[in-house]
Amino acid sequence: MTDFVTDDMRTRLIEGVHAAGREVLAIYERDFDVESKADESPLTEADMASHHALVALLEAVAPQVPVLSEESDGIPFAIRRAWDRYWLIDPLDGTKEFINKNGEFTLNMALIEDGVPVFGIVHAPVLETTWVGQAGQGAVKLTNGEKQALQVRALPDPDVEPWKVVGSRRHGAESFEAFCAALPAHERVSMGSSLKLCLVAEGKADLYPRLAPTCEWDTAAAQAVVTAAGGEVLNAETLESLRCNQQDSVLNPFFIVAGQRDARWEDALRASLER
Ligand SMILES: Nc1ncnc2c1ncn2[C@@H]1O[C@H](COP(=O)(O)O)[C@@H](OP(=O)(O)O)[C@H]1O
Ligand SMILES: [Mg+2]
Repeated sequence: MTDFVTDDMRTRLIEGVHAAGREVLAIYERDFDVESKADESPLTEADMASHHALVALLEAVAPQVPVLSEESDGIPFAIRRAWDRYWLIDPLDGTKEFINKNGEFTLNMALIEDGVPVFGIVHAPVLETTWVGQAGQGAVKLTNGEKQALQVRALPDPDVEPWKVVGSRRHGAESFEAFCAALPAHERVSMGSSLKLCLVAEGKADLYPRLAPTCEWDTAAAQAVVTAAGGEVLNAETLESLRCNQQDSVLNPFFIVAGQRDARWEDALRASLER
């Protein structure tokens, strides 16, 4: 439950994220340069255009709340640890999908309170779709002016209907295979970016095991959507909910996104981690 984001603020934020998405789309549709960051990951003009647009939006809408962005200079934990509320943004998640032009990239904005993502907007400009989640208020999907309430689905009986498991297009293929090998009947789907978590929020996937590195900004906004839709984003080892801003590193632990807990996937997860 968060009282900080009012109806008016939510509307302004969604409109602002859509405006940033239009800037990103304009770059997507023409030629653009690709640079390499210090960690060898790619960076485009679109990452920076989105970063500047989202930071300006947040400074206009909620100037008293600090912002941490994937594309801002790192802010030391000695400062961040005092933040009981901050914005966490990934201006362009799925940069490799953006470069490959498959449309599976997102703009991500989360509000973190006491380490918990309590509000999130995930926007996919090419798909013309936005997912919004807010603790205590539920999750919705916005497409072409239509609003649909979201709810994770109950795990089906796998002998009747296979579970749906979503994985990255690029990361952690081996551990994903090991996890799937220990599951009952299931189907797999690959997807880029935070869209994977949104699939679970929509009830279109049951599980997203991420047994490979990500950073807090990759997952926070979509975690707010999943949890508002009734699902969970859990540390793969402890099965506790992921929290942001608990340590110096912004790396997430390996995690699993689930609509519902179940001993069968928990056993499969344990088996794949013990390999
Ligand atoms: N070694 C690593 N360390 C931290 N994060 C990593 C990583 N390898 C991949 N990622 C994260 O995984 C995200 C992409 O995941 P996926 O391929 O499943 O969509 C990237 O988001 P960005 O595109 O925002 O850089 C990146 O942040
Ligand atoms: Mg990212």
